[in-house]
Amino acid sequence: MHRVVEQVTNRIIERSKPHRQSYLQRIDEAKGDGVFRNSLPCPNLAHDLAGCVGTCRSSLLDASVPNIAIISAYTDMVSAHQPYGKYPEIIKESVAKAGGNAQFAGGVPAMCDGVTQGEAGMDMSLMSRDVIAMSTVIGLSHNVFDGAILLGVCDKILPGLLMGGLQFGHLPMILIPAGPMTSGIANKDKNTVREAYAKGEVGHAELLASEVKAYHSPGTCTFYGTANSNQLMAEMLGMHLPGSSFVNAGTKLREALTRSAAERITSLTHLGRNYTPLAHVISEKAIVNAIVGLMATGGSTNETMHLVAIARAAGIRIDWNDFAEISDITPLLVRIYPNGSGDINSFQRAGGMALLIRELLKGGLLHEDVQTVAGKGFAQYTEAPLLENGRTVWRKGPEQAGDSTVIATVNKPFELLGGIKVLSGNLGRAIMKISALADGEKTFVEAPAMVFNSQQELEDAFKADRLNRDMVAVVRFQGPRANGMPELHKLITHLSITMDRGYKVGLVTDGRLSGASGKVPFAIHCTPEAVTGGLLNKVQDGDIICMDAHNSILELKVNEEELGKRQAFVHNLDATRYGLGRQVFAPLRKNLLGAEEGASSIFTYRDEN
Ligand SMILES: O=C(O)[C@H](O)[C@@H](O)[C@H](O)[C@H](O)COP(=O)(O)O
Repeated sequence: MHRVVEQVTNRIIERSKPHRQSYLQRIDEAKGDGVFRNSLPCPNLAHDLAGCVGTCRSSLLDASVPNIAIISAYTDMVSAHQPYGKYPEIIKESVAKAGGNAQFAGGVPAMCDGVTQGEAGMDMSLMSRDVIAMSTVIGLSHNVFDGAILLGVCDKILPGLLMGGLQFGHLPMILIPAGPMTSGIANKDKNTVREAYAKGEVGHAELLASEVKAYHSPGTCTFYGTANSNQLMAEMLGMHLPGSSFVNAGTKLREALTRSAAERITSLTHLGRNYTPLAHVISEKAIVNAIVGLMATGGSTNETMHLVAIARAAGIRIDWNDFAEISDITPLLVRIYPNGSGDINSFQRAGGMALLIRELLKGGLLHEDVQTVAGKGFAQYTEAPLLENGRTVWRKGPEQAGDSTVIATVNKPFELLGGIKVLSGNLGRAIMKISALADGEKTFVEAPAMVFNSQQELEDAFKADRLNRDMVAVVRFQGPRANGMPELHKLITHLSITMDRGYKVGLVTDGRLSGASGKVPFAIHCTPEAVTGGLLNKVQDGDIICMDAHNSILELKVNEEELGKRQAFVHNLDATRYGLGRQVFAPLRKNLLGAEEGASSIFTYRDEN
């Protein structure tokens, strides 16, 4: 085992001890005897039975039959989730075959960040994760379930499902993905058309024609953004059956995997001999495995908040130093967009999760001795699923990449470092993604600041040709408490064009970026955010800012005396706090923790979890 992985793991265990212990104690207390529904008074149980059709009633009256909850984020609005429409029937059938009963316990909301990118809806996107966590809790709160299946793929949804699910960590749970769509036009080509449109070289019709070729059918988007990073993370956590993450939507193998997962969860309840509560799967070691996987692949920067929040829901405390130290010793093994030209389907063809995990285990970078939904030990995740006689079977996975430009070996990685760097300095702490920067030089930017208080201001400056210069764009008042921390992905097009014109360009913001961003050097999630007193609120146009990934520095080069004289800039946020329903999120927004603490509101009830 790599010494640093071991050290970071031990540090996490030590730091988490009181929280983890009390979490596990509560889980133990919640375990119960026999089927949970039997603890309900008769009238209450009758209410549960009233909705039964088919064999459901007789099953629920049999005290030996486990009842499995289905929590689903099905919606037609999110292409990755559209296939979930058909899942409940498949799951009910498969759980019944395995001797259990499944009930659809609740739907959770699901927002498409692609639809809302750069629009007002995006201001609610991160907060929707907390709503999803709370909705998951409500679904499970009927307390008639012995296990649960979580259906969710995309950005805030999968993290929210886990955060909610972990409040019921005494139940076994499994995540079932819906799979990626097949590849449309390449993500790079899609961006070329976007840039041409921004420069006025092509019109709306050409732009739309290109976009619909990229986003063309049900399934997860093909780039390695947050949704696919979530899938990788879930598999590294041991929450998927081996190799389920990236099997295309709508295929026979996809359906067989769904059936296998439904059967599997039925066998993991406290009523059987393989009791595997969620709380034991999401362990300190599993969290470290997930960090390693994300760093080795250049995963979405959003996971530096989501994983913190998921861990915290399990009583485990991680911070960005854990990410930084692991990133520094984890070789980059995968190159797919935005870190390369292939996509998630290229990754799957090149050997996918089985090969990646094989390499990481070989390098001593993963904990093998973890509990997973597939059983004990992570080595089984080097196997890949196949279809045989209509059923899933697992066979030894590939030992070599089908395409060595997509998956590298630990002995000859693409880069010696993993995906991110954590920058620190007088501006606070921030995340920089280095895996997608075209050449090493871009990891250092020192240039005069151009300050913007919204994405729109930056777009206006671009349109007025004011961006044509070396600069560090400061886009502030975009943090959790300001406006819910939207992704600022749209402005990447303008900054990319400026960079391609030969100017030195960087971005510093307390907001987020899409997992699909990466071309422009950025320091994001800057904490503390401007609205809670971060130094970002004193930056002025022309101040020199230094972003230096090599030395992990984020520095506003203005002396203390001058800064002492400056008044913090106050920005009126009304425009981003009202309209399209954003006003009802005020109580939640007010309680969001900082980015490094997971930017969630659900942990403020007491400082124990
Ligand atoms: O974090 C993410 O991965 C994004 O939020 C992603 O879910 C969103 O759909 C992008 O906006 C699409 O990326 P493009 O706009 O580059 O196609």
